[in-house]
Amino acid sequence: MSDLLRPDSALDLAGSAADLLEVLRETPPLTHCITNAVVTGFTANVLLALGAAPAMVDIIDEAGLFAGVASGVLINLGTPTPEQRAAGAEAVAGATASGTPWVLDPVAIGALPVRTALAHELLAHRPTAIRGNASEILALAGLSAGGRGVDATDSTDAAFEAAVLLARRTSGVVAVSGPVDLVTDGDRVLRLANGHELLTRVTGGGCALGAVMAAFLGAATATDHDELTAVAAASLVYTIAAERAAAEAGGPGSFAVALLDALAAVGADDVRAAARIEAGVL
Ligand SMILES: Nc1ncnc2c1ncn2[C@@H]1O[C@H](COP(=O)(O)OP(=O)(O)O)[C@@H](O)[C@H]1O
Ligand SMILES: Cc1ncsc1CCOP(=O)(O)O
Ligand SMILES: [Mg+2]
Repeated sequence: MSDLLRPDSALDLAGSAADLLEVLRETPPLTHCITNAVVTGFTANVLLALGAAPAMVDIIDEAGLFAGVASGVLINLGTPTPEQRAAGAEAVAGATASGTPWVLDPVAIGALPVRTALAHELLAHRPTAIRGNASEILALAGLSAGGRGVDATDSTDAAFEAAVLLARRTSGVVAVSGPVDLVTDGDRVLRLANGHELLTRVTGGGCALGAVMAAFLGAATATDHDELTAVAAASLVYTIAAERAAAEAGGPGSFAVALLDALAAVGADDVRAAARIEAGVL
């Protein structure tokens, strides 16, 4: 990254994220999720708490048509059964035909052959956004063999070039999660420093974030905000809520519950006040 943008561009982004949170709650975006068996309930609760409208439509002959009417779609490869794999392909076709934004979360790709091949097939259809941890983003770019199961073994900074490469290849947005989140559209780079380690101590911390990105992308379609802003807004709102939840929680169990309460309670002013952003151009 070079040429840090003037400091008020970070303030602009915090303001845009705050605006988008309000738009999302007014809309609310119908968020179509094809996601894994581990996190389905948690993901739906995260979306509901935030103010979005989740629907887990992951069967053949429904996923395509539903993606056409949804506001945003998530394709998460965590437990990709044969039916989900076919439903995912249908959903991508439906989303592409109708212009619905869609998010790819390539969970645990690298060493596992079925999901890795599927992720590369889906990549060719140019997701609006890709969300993964650093090892997943490196593996999707063909630069590593992935992490350890669903967990990253690489730092966010190590995935910087992979993220830029994927963003340029797809003309989309790539979000790399970790202690500091990195979001890029291939021209601009954002580093978002909010969050809490407890997000890694409950299952679905990353997967639910992908669904939140689909919801924010859906909300943003009726606004002037671009996809980079929508994806960053999702990350900011989610991680700021996590910080507030962690302040109340005694451990992972109470954190998971507190996160839902915090997602419902977090407001536009909280986002403006708490966002920690570094913005730059490539
Ligand atoms: N050490 C950390 N400190 C603060 N926030 C973190 C940390 N690690 C991950 N996060 C946050 O947790 C969420 C999930 O990220 P991550 O654990 O990288 O995803 P995944 O579950 O897909 O591996 C993101 O919002 C990220 O910002
Ligand atoms: C544990 C596990 N196994 C397959 S999918 C999954 C959930 C992963 O969730 P996250 O990527 O959000 O940690
Ligand atoms: Mg993940």
